[in-house]
Amino acid sequence: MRKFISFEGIDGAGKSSHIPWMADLLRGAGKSVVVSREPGGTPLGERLRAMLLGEPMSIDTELLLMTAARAEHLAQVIQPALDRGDIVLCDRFHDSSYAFQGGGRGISLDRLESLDKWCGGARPDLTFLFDVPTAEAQRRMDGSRDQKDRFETEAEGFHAAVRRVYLERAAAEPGRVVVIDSTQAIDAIRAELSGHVQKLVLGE
Ligand SMILES: Nc1ncnc2c1ncn2[C@@H]1O[C@H](COP(=O)(O)OP(=O)(O)OP(=O)(O)O)[C@@H](O)[C@H]1O
Ligand SMILES: Cc1cn([C@H]2C[C@H](O)[C@@H](COP(=O)(O)O)O2)c(=O)[nH]c1=O
Repeated sequence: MRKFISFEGIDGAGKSSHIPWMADLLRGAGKSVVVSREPGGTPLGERLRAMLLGEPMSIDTELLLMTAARAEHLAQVIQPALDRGDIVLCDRFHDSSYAFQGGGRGISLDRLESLDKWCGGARPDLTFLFDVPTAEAQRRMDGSRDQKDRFETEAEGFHAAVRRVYLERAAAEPGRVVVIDSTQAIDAIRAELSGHVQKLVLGE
């Protein structure tokens, strides 16, 4: 049974809408579920999130703060929840660093991998990658955001590079990453997710 589940995608891909829905589905099946997010998920991590999304900073600082927030999140929330036997639904995890800081910002794979290892190399058992063309994600953000953050205001080329790295990682790890066509209607996506949850998480 897969217990540590992450949700990934370019900004505006439509992943976050499905997380509370999946938590309800799992709770309805009698499971204990912890819902969290990165950057964030702890009091310190949420303060780091406000800085990361709002304040200008160098790309190295950005990666180091993302990693610091993850170390705290793992120690305070994720590992204790997994030790209790809970299911963890996490809005973004390590793939975001490879996609955004690697693809988007151009930080080397060596540097990303060494920080990843330094952080314990923790891996979700299952990742849902919500894939959508950048133009559609942009339309969705335009329709739903009063204000855009530091990542959401990046140019189209940034988001295209992030998407490319996500898809490369999904192709390299097909046993972990399930790609969801997020251009589908929300109900169709939920029907597909529900099938994956029955098979991969609830083991039915
Ligand atoms: N399948 C869909 N079809 C049409 N609109 C959608 C779909 N999924 C989500 N949306 C809408 O797109 C907007 C962005 O969705 P959401 O906030 O879930 O994206 P996200 O991937 O979590 O973005 P971010 O990572 O930037 O927070 C919301 O208004 C949401 O209702
Ligand atoms: C974990 C993580 C996140 N990011 C970026 C990706 C998003 O633009 C924001 C988080 O905002 P969301 O509305 O919660 O999606 O942070 C990143 O660049 N690197 C990371 O490791």
